[in-house]
Amino acid sequence: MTDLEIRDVPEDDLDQMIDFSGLVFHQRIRERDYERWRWMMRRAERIGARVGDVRAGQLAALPMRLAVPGGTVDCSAVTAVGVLPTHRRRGVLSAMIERMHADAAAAGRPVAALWASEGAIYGRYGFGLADRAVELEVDTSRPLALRTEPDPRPLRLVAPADAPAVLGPLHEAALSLRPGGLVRDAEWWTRNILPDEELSDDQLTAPRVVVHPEGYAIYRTGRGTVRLEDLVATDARVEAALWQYLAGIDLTSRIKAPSRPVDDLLPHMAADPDQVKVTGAYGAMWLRLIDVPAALRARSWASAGTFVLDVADTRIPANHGRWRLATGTAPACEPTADAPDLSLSAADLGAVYLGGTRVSTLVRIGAVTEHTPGAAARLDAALAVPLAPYTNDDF
Ligand SMILES: CC(=O)SCCNC(=O)CCNC(=O)[C@H](O)C(C)(C)COP(=O)(O)OP(=O)(O)OC[C@H]1O[C@@H](n2cnc3c(N)ncnc32)[C@H](O)[C@@H]1OP(=O)(O)O
Repeated sequence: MTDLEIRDVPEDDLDQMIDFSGLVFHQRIRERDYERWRWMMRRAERIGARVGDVRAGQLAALPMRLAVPGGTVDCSAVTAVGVLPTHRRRGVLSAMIERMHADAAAAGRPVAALWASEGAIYGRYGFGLADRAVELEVDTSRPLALRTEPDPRPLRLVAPADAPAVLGPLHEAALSLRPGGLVRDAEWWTRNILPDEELSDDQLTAPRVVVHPEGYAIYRTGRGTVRLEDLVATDARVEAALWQYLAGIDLTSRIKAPSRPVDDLLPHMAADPDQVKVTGAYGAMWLRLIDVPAALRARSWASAGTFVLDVADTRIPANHGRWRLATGTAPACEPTADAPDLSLSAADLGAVYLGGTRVSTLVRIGAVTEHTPGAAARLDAALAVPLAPYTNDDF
């Protein structure tokens, strides 16, 4: 489109961005939603697309830190993406993504992440599905019998206003055990994780917070249901104590947990597996390596090895080509002209980066080519993480 122009959206236009989101996502924006979205858009890098005098599209990128194995990396968390229904399928999104890639690279962020409204959109831009989540439902009309002895230390309820200071260190400790989460600052806790508001459509209370010395749960209640928002524990016994607390809340007969890690312990801990049902499974966060060598150097690896990866990246030319990756305690990644062990797309590299998808699986389905027998299994061993990646941050 010749008259397409990509430019920054000034802070004066935050409400126009919010209204635009309401339009493309078919949502009624309530006053309290404006407050939250203003806060989020204010801290974002805001990209707008204009066609003549029409605001045709928008994209926001939040500077965040993402937990990867062994640490955290700077990340553009992409959100509020939309194109007017009158201007769709003319390359507006593609132009905004190109600008987002350039901004992230200029800011030195090795990765970008997003939650996709539709799975078909972002693979073409080099995003791969990096983690998944499951939905659990627990029948608590009878006592929840567990095979794991709950940690007996006392639990206490904490006022949400005081929670960030108490939950922050517990959450950070959890991030070091499991990749995929975002580092939360005090505002992220207050605005995004613990908003002081009921969910009137579902008749659910504002968030409640229960804390253990080594874990916490955030939940809402209503209509006989406990809805679990977030649960973090350093080990299985602490986790058992939190689940038993939730299962024992009076005047409720079920727990609904819309987002739990794919390797959640509760289905295994339940003495009667019929009491805990996995009611859904879905793709969660998509990841894009903005700077392939920087991203590969930034994570820790479970085993040492060298691999020549032939990466196909049509959207970020600096990533395109062959890379010699040395995993192990001092990871290195340099360009090379050597013959590749594996050929893969940027999107598939994003999918395997946190260890949530196996390279061998992608070889089996024909998406990744293994030139050196055994290379996929060796890379899987290096990518392996003790706990499956999981993202429970809404952005
Ligand atoms: C992180 C987030 O915020 S996710 C939210 C994304 N936003 C929404 O879902 C809101 C409603 N939808 C929209 O606003 C728009 O349709 C968008 C943003 C999804 C796409 O914007 P467009 O400007 O139409 O995309 P654009 O024209 O650049 O498309 C580029 C390519 O992607 C394809 N594509 C775009 N959207 C979709 C889709 N929803 N499903 C399948 N393919 C798609 C196009 O067909 C095109 O393919 P091609 O290169 O082979 O021709």
